[in-house]
Amino acid sequence: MSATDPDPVENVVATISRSATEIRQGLVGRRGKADEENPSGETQAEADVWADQLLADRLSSIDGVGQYASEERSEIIDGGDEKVYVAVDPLDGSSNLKSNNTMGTVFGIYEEPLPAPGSALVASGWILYGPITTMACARDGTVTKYELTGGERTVVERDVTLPDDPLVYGFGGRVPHWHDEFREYVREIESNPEHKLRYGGAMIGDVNQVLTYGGIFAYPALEDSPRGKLRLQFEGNPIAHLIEAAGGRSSDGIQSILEVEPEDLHDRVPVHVGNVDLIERLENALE
Ligand SMILES: O=P(O)(O)OC[C@H]1O[C@](O)(COP(=O)(O)O)[C@@H](O)[C@@H]1O
Ligand SMILES: [Mg+2]
Ligand SMILES: [Mg+2]
Repeated sequence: MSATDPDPVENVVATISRSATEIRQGLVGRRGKADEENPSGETQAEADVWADQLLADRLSSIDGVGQYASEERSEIIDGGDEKVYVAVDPLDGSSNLKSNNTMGTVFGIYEEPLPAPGSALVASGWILYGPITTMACARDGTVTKYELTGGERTVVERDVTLPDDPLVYGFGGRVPHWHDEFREYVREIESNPEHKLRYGGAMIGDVNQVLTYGGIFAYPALEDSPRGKLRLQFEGNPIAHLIEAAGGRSSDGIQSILEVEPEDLHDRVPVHVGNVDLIERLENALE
């Protein structure tokens, strides 16, 4: 299928995957701060603002895209017809630009106007700017991994599933701000000699390790931030949709993240994703 495919979902995925190489190149020279705050009150990087504008221009002009929304802008951009509604985290982990560590781009394609619950997602995915640029994409209940080079998308694995034996774990938020129940759960995970810590400060880098090796990633509720840090529309829902399509589970601590009803476009949500057994144990621990 090409980027001019009449299927708007395919067209959005093709446009994001073609743009990824450009976004990666455009990071050079844009590693500074932008002197602006995003709607979550975080200082934006120059690259956050630039990548958001690039994706806004391209995605909102696709036939069938009714809305473009992003972590980096307060208001939704209305597109033409209304078939799908796109929510994007243009650069996930952009604070890693300073140290030149992993970052990503996250997208969710919803069949309901935003803000929408994750159960309205028809496709989701992420680009990972690692040593090479890769994409993981979930659609119709299956996950496909690609390598991206110069605008080309090459399948490297179809029907991707989480490995059965979990290997990696990564938990965000300052440890003194974790709730006691969560801290005890982490101790239990750490005490398993099969498990290894992996935390890189970019959700997509850490979640992609969970997809590759099995395990758990969480950015939990904190004592000073009851809804954690990550945003439901742009981060929590897309990774929950993809990890569930890969046979894993997601939870806000009580239920699948995909069941959380949004109240506001920029709502935050406690995020826990990974192998089914680890998420079930987490929900039991937080009960
Ligand atoms: O610096 P902390 O508290 O570990 O937070 C890291 C988390 O924040 C994020 O960077 C937030 O994403 P953005 O960079 O898109 O705001 C996640 O990627 C990551 O998991
Ligand atoms: Mg992010
Ligand atoms: Mg971001």
